Amino acid sequence: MHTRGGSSTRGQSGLGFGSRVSSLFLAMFATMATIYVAGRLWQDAETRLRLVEELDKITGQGKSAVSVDDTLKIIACREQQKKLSAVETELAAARQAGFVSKKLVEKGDGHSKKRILAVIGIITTFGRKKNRDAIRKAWMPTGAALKKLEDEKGIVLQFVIGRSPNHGDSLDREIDNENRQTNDFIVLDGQVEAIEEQPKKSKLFFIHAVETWDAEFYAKVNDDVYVNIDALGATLSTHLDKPRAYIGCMKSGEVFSEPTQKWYEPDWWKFGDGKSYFRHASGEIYAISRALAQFISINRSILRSYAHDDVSTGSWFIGLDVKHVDESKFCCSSWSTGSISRKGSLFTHPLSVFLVPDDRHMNSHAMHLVRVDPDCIKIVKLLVEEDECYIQLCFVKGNSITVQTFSLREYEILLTGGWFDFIEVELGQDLLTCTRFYSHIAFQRVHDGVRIFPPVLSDLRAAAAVEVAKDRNGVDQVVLRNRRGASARVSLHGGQVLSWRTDQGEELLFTSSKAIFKPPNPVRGGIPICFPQFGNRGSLEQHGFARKKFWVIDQNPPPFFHHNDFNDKVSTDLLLKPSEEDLKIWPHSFEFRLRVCLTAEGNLTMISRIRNISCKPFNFSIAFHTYLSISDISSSLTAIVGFRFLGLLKIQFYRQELSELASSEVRVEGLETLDYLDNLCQKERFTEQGNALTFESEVDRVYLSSSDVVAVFDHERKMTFTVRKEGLPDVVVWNPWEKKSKSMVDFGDEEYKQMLCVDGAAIEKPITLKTGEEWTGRLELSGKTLGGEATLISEPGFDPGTCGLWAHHASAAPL
Ligand SMILES: O=P(O)(O)OC[C@H]1O[C@@H](O)[C@H](O)[C@@H](O)[C@@H]1O
Repeated sequence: MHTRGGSSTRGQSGLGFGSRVSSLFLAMFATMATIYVAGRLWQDAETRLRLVEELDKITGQGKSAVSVDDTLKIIACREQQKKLSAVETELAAARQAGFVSKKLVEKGDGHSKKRILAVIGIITTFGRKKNRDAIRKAWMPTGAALKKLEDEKGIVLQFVIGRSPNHGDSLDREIDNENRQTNDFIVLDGQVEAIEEQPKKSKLFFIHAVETWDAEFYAKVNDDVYVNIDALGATLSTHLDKPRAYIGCMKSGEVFSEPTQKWYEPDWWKFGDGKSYFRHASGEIYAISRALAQFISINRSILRSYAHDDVSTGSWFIGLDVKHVDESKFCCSSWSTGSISRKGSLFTHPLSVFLVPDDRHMNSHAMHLVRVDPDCIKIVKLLVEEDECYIQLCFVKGNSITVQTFSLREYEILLTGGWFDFIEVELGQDLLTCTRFYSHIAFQRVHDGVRIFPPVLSDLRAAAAVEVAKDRNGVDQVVLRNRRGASARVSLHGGQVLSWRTDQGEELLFTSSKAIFKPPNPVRGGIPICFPQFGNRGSLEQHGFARKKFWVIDQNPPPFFHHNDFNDKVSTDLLLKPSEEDLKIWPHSFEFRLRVCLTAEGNLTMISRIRNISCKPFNFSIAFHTYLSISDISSSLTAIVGFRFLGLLKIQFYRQELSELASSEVRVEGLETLDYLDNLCQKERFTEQGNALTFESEVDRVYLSSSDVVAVFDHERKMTFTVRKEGLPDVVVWNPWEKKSKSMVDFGDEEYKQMLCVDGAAIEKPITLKTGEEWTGRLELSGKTLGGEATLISEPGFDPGTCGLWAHHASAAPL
């Protein structure tokens, strides 16, 4: 059996040797190939797939012979599938964006979902709930009406906000709570709400919107703009035929290269000698068609941002086949020369609020706010008669047109406290255009022959100057003006700074409308100096006597420590020495030298040098009682926030609490976790618990041993005050709030809303000077509007050159 069988086998083997060898070879080859293929798993999937196919062909055994085939094929298929879908997505997007030849565009994209007309994102941020509420009341439907707007008119309207830098903190929670009630937010998780991050926000909004809604247009609106939704919808519809439309109030305009300028562009040098921007739509409101939104979404990682969001958007479309539609109805200031009719205009600026004297208090300059839509304003005129200057406003009040004329005095008040939008002022044949800088108007001369009325129309390029002028009571005041036109005014009465204005003429210090300018009492406002005692912490009168005394100008002050800096700043040195009378109540002879200085950047610096020139040591406390002018610490005034035409001559005004009208968030940073003495609780010591100090009632505290920099953020005014100090360890924070305001004769009942005192001070540990010793303290204030905002923490120490110390500077140095 065995032999037979063997022979039989042999017989077969004789026939099949070649095939056995070949099978063996193939099996070995298959095994080696398997090892080889397995060893190359890391290779590109396509290569691997080909290998397997080749192997299949050679072995003829395919799947069963090579055990990793299935795996390899599956991997390869998956990767191919991924690539294919990515290519399909990009192709579809490019096709929709019109970037693919028409021949390649398939008929119909298979989408059955109805495309809406527009997604409008209202860009907002923390601390602006009142703006949002004003918008909700004035022009944005809420609740079911918002859904109806989407269903019936195809318009999605949402506020757009990012997340707090401290993700999940109270700021985020507040927005989430608000959204739970209103359901009208797009919260961009990838966006941090910080000034420097703002330009990216529009980009993220467009990406989010185009990925969420299929719309013809995507529009961005600021949260201080009044929009007529129907008119906006109608206007957008007229541009449906343009596949890649970029619609807005087109401009190019100057690129600002100075950090102190409001619209400063750090990349200004990229714009060549002409320093003008490429064409872009003004940021208040603009719209882009779907194709462009998709373009942004696809190219998100390579699209960079400039300092301002509108410029950034314009830059993304450079060199593309994009239709720039200059739509005048999107212009915030579309008033043509000689006419200020805004008929057909899509929106008005809700900050077009005129401050007018309250009828009942015409002479006391008490103010109330009247919100006037520029559609209702017929004309604004600057009138000149003899040496008097008047401004005349014609506006609608109720259903009637009212004309009001204000003399220069009121006019100045309008300038310092008012919120103006763009206006044109006629002066005979000449025309002055006027630009809003938050609460200030700066004039540009268009024609020659226009008279200049200081301080309103002062030449901003005037040389730096120090002038001495008399106030209405005959008291000398030193007026400092730097080259850019920033100014400060210091009275010899009390050595008190009474005014500090930016180069745009914006007043940064508060002065009460009820202030009494008659000595001896200090003026309620500005920066009174509390010396040698703070408050009632001692036997002297409240806040010591220095603020009531007459100081003298030192005509030969010691030179600046840093000579090179001298040219770019203006300063005055005032001196105070005790009178016989003073020595009776405080028997210490001293010399107090106060150098008030305005830097080239417009910062206000106060350097104090106090020297003991008596025969025995003395102690003193000191505070620079700085009344900062702020927008509104808490509001309760009524104002008209919007209107609606109900028919010819019939206008419905929306009134509401001012608290709902404007963001009032004012906060102080730099005092966190510090101990403070609470003057409202018998000077008891507490520890600050909050992140930043905000206000909802009377505050009267001395924060102890603070860092050298404290900042006050005023969101409504878009202003950051920075207080930098040396030798002044403590910080006083004071706001009298409602009840105390009413008890002060030289303070308006409601004025606590417009001020906040933040003083650099040395109080808890009085300063001791031995005979001949000298103490130096220094305070530097800066006020920057959005865009040039100061950073607070980790500030380096003072640059001693900013407003030089004295050449003989020596702290506590003997005579
Ligand atoms: O009315 P005066 O004397 O100028 O003082 C104003 C306020 O100044 C603050 O610094 C004090 O802490 C307050 O207690 C005081 O009311």
